[in-house]
Amino acid sequence: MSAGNEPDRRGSQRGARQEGGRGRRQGNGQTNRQGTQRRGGADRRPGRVSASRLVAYDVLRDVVDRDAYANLALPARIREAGLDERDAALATELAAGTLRMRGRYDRIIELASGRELAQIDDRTLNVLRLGAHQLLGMRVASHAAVNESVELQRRVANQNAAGFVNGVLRAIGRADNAEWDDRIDAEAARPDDALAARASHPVWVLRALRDALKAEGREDELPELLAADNTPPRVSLAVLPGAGEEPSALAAEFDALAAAGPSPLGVELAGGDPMRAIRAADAPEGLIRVQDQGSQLAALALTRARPAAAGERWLDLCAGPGGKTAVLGAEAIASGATVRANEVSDHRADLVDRAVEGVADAVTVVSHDGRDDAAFGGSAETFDRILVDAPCSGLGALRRRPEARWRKRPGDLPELTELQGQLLDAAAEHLAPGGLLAYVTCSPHLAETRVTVDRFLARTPGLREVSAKAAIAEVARGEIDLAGDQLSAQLWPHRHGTDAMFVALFERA
Ligand SMILES: C[S@@+](CC[C@H](N)C(=O)[O-])C[C@H]1O[C@@H](n2cnc3c(N)ncnc32)[C@H](O)[C@@H]1O
Repeated sequence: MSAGNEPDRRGSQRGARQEGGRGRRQGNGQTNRQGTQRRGGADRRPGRVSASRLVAYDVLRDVVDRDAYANLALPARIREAGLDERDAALATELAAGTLRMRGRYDRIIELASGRELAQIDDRTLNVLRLGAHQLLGMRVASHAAVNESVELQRRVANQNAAGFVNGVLRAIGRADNAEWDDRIDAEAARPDDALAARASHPVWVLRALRDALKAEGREDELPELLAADNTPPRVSLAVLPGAGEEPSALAAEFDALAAAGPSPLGVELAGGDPMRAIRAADAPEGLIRVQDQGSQLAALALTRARPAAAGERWLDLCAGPGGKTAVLGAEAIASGATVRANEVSDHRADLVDRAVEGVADAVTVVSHDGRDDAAFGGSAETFDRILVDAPCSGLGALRRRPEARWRKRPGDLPELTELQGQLLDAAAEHLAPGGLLAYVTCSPHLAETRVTVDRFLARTPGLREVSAKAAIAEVARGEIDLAGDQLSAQLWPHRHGTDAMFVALFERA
């Protein structure tokens, strides 16, 4: 969308903005942060700034400077400003796109300004980031991107730096993305610094992703993976058994849906509001749901690795918010099994309760630490299938949360991998003879995947790894390219269109 054609949205915002109403005169004769008129100063009345840009700026402040989550801050700010659908879409692209590509824009801002980021005030930096995204990531005419950014600067940040913003953005607009790539390369201390800046990933994340691809002999796919992380995913729905309709029949009924993607339960939404599509399909509560197809496959790898017998007992050890529990529940009803779903957090256990409404007959939800026997119903309780969908770094879902990659730290990993190992140990204690255990993470980081699995196998007698690759290939829709010679399966955004879910399967002798 070209913001150059946007109407002036001044005055169209209904809600009060957190940092004060725009241009309201204050008692001391000065205006608040969004006004520009100062007693005795030149009349520097602000020009046009679209409401979408103001909302995007506020979201950046919330997320970058105040640690808010973009998926909560965006809808809240859009609601508060009373944006219509078109402006809301523009604000979303501005804010989410800027947050996602922040690493790249920050490097370009440094190169264009000749200053280090630490030398630029936070508010001005956010204005520059938004401007850079309009110039390099959207098809906004450069005069509109620069002029609106300068006006935004006058409204929300230091007026005296308006000339600086103008100069830096003009410099950014003088080169295209390919030329900026060349400059980033030329000025980088190490090749990984250049690649990380170009693809807007922290260097340590880039290296972890490369290591995981290398373990499959697919290191050459790294650029594709980084690009996929920078592309918002299409919405996928899961059409669960019991929904009353097969995915292909449902897709044939609704233009917005296509039976596409690797999960046999999956349909993809071409655009629009997923909840509207779900309501229109009119299935029992929760049996058509928004769910990444990697998550669907991970749950099916456990339920369909071999036929389930009536009366089997299944356990979901880390269930919140309940997406995979719903799949397990629907599969359990189809085969006469039952599911115990455990989640340590009370609040998230409530979410599981809600997620399994449509399959509640088969599912019992409890809340305990998964390392305690109570999570299993007692020390002697055993289960035929156990899912450990462990807490992890979430490096496999970077495309979903634009700010997430900047929040993670390598130092988070030791605590997570220790917990993953303890949850696996507890699950192994409660696995019935002949039972199946699935270990799943939404992370391809080797420390959370193969290293955790190999250590678990080494210390757990009586357990053998079985092929998650075979289980997934068996259930997947069409051929699925699962690389490497490990028994575990790693899904990828660039190769499978899913989050980077890891699945390993174990059997008790
Ligand atoms: C990756 S999420 C699970 C996602 C879920 N299976 C789904 O598909 O919706 C991991 C969950 O483990 C929970 N968790 C963290 N520590 C736990 C523990 N010690 N015992 C049980 N659950 C735990 C977290 O609260 C989080 O809800």
